[in-house]
Amino acid sequence: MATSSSHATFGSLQSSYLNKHSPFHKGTAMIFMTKFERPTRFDAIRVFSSASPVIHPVQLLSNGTSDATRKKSSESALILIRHGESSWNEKNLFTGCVDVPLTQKGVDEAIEAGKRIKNIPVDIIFSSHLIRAQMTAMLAMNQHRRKKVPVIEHNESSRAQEWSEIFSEETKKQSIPVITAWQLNERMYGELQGLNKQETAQKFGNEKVHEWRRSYDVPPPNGESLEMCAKRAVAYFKDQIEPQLMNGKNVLIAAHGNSLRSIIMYLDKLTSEQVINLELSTGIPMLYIFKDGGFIRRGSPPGPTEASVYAFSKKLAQYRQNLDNMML
Ligand SMILES: O=C(O)[C@H](O)COP(=O)(O)O
Repeated sequence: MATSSSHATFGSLQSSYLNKHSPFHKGTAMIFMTKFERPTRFDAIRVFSSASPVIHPVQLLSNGTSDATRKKSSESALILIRHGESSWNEKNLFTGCVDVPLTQKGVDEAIEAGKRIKNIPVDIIFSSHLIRAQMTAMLAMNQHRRKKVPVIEHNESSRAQEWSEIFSEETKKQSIPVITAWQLNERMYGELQGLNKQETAQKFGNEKVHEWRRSYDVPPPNGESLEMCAKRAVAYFKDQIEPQLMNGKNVLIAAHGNSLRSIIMYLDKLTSEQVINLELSTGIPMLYIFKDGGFIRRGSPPGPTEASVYAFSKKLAQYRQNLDNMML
């Protein structure tokens, strides 16, 4: 049954590959969900196991948790957030790798996203080089109950690294490293960047524009196809992000509609056919539990006013309890 929802409530998540003829409505909250049996409160459902990546751990600020402790933990949280509405989303322009800010609505969406993830642990944040994704990450983390400060790491030169060093171990413990990577940038939309999506469809036809926007292997003129975007985004995920999850670190990725579609295609093993129907709304976080090498999709954590389960796993329940008891 094809249904669309602005967020997944826990419990009987419905399989909802969007009907491929459904029009793409800008800003419509569409999230792909997978059907599971209704898990018990702390069930972890193995969906599939992922290939184990080559490990190139990123140099991180120390966050006061010994790696030995983390290595024992075989569960970590992965949160994916597409940036909030950007100025060019609002104008319905193809954006790609053009670096535009959030609108006020996008800022509000980022804050709302933060309220949805405020009880979920985040040890490291990955974002693209584009300000709309970085703004979303920072605004969302402002809502987090742990109140650690996200600190963008500057390794672009030895001087940048030297001049941005933190000399207090305690301050480092109260910080969350933010790693920015061009590999997580939005797919480069080539000669469509800056064009109005509706006018482009009138000029080239709805079918052609939908193919450029949603097919797997058809690139826009002098731009990247989703496949080309996946080659850099998924490779970066496997090389730099998955090792952190394997080390028990909880990860937040703030990125873009298509760089995240390519990562979700990897996480959920979608075919190039299935990914055509995958649409991500702006600013709605999606949670995965990484456990014993496999990714379990948990849908979108509910907002503070929405009824839902207390936590999505035993470990997340314990973390939230510690927050409640101000033990963190
Ligand atoms: O780059 C853009 O224009 C948007 O971020 C995503 O556009 P799309 O939904 O057309 O892929």
